[in-house]
Amino acid sequence: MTQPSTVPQPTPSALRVVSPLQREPDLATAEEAARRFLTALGIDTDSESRRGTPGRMARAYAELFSPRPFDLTTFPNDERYDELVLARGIPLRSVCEHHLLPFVGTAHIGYLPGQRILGLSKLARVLEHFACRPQVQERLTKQVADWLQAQLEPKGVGVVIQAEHTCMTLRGVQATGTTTMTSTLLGTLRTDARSRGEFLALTGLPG
Ligand SMILES: Nc1nc2c(ncn2[C@@H]2O[C@H](COP(=O)(O)OP(=O)(O)OP(=O)(O)O)[C@@H](O)[C@H]2O)c(=O)[nH]1
Ligand SMILES: [Zn+2]
Repeated sequence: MTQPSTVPQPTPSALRVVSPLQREPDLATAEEAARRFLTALGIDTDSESRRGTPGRMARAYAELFSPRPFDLTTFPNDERYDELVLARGIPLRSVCEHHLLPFVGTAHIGYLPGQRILGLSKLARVLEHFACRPQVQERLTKQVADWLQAQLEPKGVGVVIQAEHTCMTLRGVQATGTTTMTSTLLGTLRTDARSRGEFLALTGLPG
């Protein structure tokens, strides 16, 4: 009979992270406002197929601005792992705060561990937490990096985001296909050329 493993398991620790919204969305008021908004633009909402549109708009924006709560689970870095941990190509969707139109793309988020390592999925969850609100890409990039640095206290953090802003590609200047890159590097990834070069190489970006 197999004996139970006596190898000590790392002790997880978790911080509950919840939506920053101060209160529940008032969907009825948002729906009425959406109906008036569409009517003001000359868009009829009386037909059978559009009758539900104001309500869908209200629920859609409420969803885009409501990040899912999660546990920021970390584990002791018992093996003293001291190389980069990088999640590459995390899908990103957010909403630009100037036009309330989506911007979509990918993020690469990495860190150099200190005392603790992070549950891998949490890198994508932290991104969602800060993306689910009216945003600008620069702030989003910096918020993810600063927050990970404060919570995890790693030796360094790197965040690179590449996104298409539909307010720039579908309307206005209509610069189809343009993507915008932003990055924040903290700690060793900022100060040490070798670490920075390694991070950028693993993200596929030119150093
Ligand atoms: N820095 C930054 N600007 C953004 C972001 N998202 C949208 N914008 C820009 O916000 C600016 C708003 O400029 P305005 O001149 O007030 O708006 P607008 O007349 O609709 O501008 P156009 O898009 O040029 O037609 C635009 O240049 C957008 O491209 C972002 O994440 N970061
Ligand atoms: Zn915009």
